Amino acid sequence: MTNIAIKATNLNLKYKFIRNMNMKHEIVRTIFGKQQESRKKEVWAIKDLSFSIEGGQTVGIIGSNGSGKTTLLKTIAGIFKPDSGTIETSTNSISLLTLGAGFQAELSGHENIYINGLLLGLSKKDIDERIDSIIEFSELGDFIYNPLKTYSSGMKSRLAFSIASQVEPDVLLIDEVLGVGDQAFKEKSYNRMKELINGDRTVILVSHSLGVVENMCDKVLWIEKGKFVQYGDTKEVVPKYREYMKKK
Ligand SMILES: Nc1ncnc2c1ncn2[C@@H]1O[C@H](COP(=O)(O)OP(=O)(O)OP(=O)(O)O)[C@@H](O)[C@H]1O
Repeated sequence: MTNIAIKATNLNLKYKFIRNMNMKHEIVRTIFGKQQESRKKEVWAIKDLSFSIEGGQTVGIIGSNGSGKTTLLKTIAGIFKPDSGTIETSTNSISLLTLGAGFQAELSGHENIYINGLLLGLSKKDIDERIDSIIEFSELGDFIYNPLKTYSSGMKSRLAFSIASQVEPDVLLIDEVLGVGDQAFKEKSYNRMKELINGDRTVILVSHSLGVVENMCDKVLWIEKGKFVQYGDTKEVVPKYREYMKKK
């Protein structure tokens, strides 16, 4: 794979779940003798998707609600295994930047930095080295020693972003994490994201904010209902997507 960081070939992924039959369904079935619908359902979230992403590029994934963007990101991260097709990656250093995984309400912000940091793939030593800058970035001051349950949701988001943005893998996957906290913190986190994106790192960014995609991404992958629509330069793909959304 010459300078190809991620190559997806004929990816397919389905969710399987059991439909909940509640009391209302049961009564309707008893009175009207309706045949019981199958309780097992399947949703194909990704259908026959193929694409390649060059190393060092920042690529946005766009598409309507439910088009499969988050599922695709989790598949690239290795959290989901495709039902068929393959994902090849040129590095093992891939992280999905998620906010607040494993946060514990009873523990202090300080203790949560360790739990969340370890879950994001940092070592204890990495966290020891970064803890001062995490606390400083979060602007929580002495609040960092209070239990998380006493934080406002904005404070929790700020702490979560401050930890997550310390992870610096070769391939960074980002799912709509920009824009947490108040206006000043939003700007700060946007700038931090820009720092993470600059340089040699390959970044894949899922966002509904076309402004952010236009600002940050070299290329864009557009998917609808799990299927490939277009992959190309941001300047070409985003206007077509805007037109499509207007007509929808
Ligand atoms: N845990 C799940 N169980 C069953 N179906 C799911 C599950 N998660 C997602 N889906 C379905 O898979 C499809 C793709 O969902 P996904 O969350 O990947 O889309 P998305 O493009 O990220 O959506 P959004 O823009 O609304 O965040 C949708 O039809 C959704 O209903």
